Amino acid sequence: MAPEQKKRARPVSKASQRSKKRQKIEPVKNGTAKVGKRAVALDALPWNEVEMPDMFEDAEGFFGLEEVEGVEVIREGDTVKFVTAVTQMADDEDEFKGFGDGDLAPKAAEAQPDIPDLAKPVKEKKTKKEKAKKQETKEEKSKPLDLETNVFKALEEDAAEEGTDVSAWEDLDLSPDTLSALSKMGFVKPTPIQSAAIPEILAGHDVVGKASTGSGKTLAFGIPILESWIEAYGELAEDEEEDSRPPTALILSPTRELAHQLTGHITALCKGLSNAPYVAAVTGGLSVQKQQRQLAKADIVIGTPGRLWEVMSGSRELTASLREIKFLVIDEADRLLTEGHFKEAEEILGALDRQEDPDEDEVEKLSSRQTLVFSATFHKGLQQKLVGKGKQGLIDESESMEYLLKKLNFREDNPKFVDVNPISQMAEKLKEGMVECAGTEKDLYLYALLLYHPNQRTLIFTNSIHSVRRLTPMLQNLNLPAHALHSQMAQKARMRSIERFSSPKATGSILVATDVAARGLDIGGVHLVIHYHLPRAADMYVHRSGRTARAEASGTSILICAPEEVVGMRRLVAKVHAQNAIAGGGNKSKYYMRSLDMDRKVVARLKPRVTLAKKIADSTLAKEKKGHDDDWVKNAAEELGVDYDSEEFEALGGGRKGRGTGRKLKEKEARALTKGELGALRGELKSLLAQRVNVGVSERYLTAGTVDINELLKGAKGDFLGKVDGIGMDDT
Ligand SMILES: Nc1ncnc2c1ncn2[C@@H]1O[C@H](COP(=O)(O)OP(=O)(O)OP(=O)(O)O)[C@@H](O)[C@H]1O
Repeated sequence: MAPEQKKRARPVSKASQRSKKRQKIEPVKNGTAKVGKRAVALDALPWNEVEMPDMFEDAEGFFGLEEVEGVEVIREGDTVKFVTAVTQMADDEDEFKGFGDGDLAPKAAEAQPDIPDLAKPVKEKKTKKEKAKKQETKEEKSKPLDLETNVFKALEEDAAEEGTDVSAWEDLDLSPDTLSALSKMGFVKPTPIQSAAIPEILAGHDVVGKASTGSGKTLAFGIPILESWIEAYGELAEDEEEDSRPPTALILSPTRELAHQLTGHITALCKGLSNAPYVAAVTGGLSVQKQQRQLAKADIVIGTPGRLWEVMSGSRELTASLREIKFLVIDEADRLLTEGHFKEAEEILGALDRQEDPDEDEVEKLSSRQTLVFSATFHKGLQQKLVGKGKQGLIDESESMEYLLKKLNFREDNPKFVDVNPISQMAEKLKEGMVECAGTEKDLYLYALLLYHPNQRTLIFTNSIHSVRRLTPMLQNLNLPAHALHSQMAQKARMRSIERFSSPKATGSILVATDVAARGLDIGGVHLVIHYHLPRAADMYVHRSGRTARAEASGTSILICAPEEVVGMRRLVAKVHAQNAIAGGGNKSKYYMRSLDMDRKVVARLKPRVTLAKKIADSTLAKEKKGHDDDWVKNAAEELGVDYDSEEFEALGGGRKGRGTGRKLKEKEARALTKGELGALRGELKSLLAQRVNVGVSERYLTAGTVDINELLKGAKGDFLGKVDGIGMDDT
């Protein structure tokens, strides 16, 4: 509960000021969207030096070549004009370009692989750009009238082509800049959570928002943050020093990937603005110094608690400026407030509210902060506690949660609870099913499922890092484009995996991941989610399955269950659906997850491939692991000043005995395969993969030489030869 004096200090008239200001402005509709194209003088164009390939470094005649992006050359009779299509941002590099493994540029919201110029002084770049801008303005002033006329004609034509009609957003009373940005994103209308949450946030309330996965929660808080920034700095920013203003918002995210995705999403929203807030991501795995530099001028800070706290605790100025934020957002709140992040979240919240030198002004600043809490699921009790109605007895975990909630320091006694979809946390167009198989056959059934869904972007969830490490190379050996994602990978490798998985060209890519990918990740075109290991809790089932069927698309979620897991899993899924049914006034006992029908004969035919692929992957992994173990022990031995002999060490039981001996033996066996043996296995697998898997075409028919290929391939799917039935899902 917020203290009394804070509530009094709340600025009351903001919302009304806002609407007064807006009454004067016409909302953007089709045909009038703001487009950043204009005619410019030749030397006002943002020339870039061309990166010289090494082979040309000494070549004569290549020096001084320059290129300009986003410029159209228009020829009118004998005159050539340059029209720049570059939309002006706070900085050119603010555009989100996806994850990559290059050195990430500070202005690139962490997400630009191809900007290796971190060392370049940012200010210098900006100055250059500012100069260009000034020159541009000068140029515009002295331009002959007919040029202006031409430009505006061009603008109108372009707008008619590019702008999406955003009149459905009108009721939300957004600024023309935001409407123009939404128009450029092609978002015709707000999603239900956006329609419900945005007005409450704009009216100055604290909001707890709940809506199903993939329903647009990011912009439900992103748009009001942008509105607030535009209102405060939209017109002033050009005259003001970037780093003289405090950040507008701090958004906390439980995972690095989600933090980068939020950064990308909000940056994309701001992309079309002539004057945009600077969005910075602060996550582990990337250089602290870099992030400190970005933070110094950030308007919207998006971070994971661990790294953010690390950076905050090292900088009093940063902490002081973050105390002035207008919005604190807790995304995926139920995870962020309870799992593993407790300590840092507590420190951050404490630091945000600490008053080192309390005076009237400080109280004013603290009280003006709005707290926004979003998730698709909320742990039992969290929802009640968030809206100030929790009265039941507390167990350990919820006690700590309760404590953190108090620390959130809502400005209102009861924040607005916005639950736009109380009937279901699951996406509407999600199909669910389970496949039963022996525990030892999960790999085989996984492969079969992938072949039954050829060329579909698929996310496979496991409960252990070891399984990700094992399954990824196994699938790669089977010629499937699989990528790994888990928390022990280096950050750049994590980003690379996501980038490759989500690349628009790689529509059939596969990501094998731990639950680090379960929440919030918004990757377009994920058709299938496979739970190789079962989710440990109902909410995790919701979040994992929510990686597909997003933003009104359809998708499928399939659990691979060992017989002993079936009952427990049915109960868990029924629980999720029962909650939905109760909320909707339906019958609790109705949901029974369907078992999918996989032809066991077809699956059996895939076994030789999988056995070989597994053997090769296990051997490679065991050899790598041995290398790592050896390095570790060798280093430790060196530090202790003792001799190390790997064989001797192993003879002694590897330093440990008992637990895991079976696995160790298997690893030893896998390691024992020679290069030649491995090569032979690879050859065998290659020839198997070169043939289609014959499912039901008689050998006699094939050898008789009277094969009607068309008939044979009828109903064939990818790797299969002969007709393959679906597995019981409508669209498979
Ligand atoms: N108004 C809109 N119209 C169309 N698409 C939208 C709109 N708002 C958001 N989207 C798109 O919907 C997708 C899902 O949005 P978002 O990631 O915010 O979902 P979410 O509710 O946060 O999901 P999760 O609970 O899984 O984190 C994104 O690709 C986003 O670009």
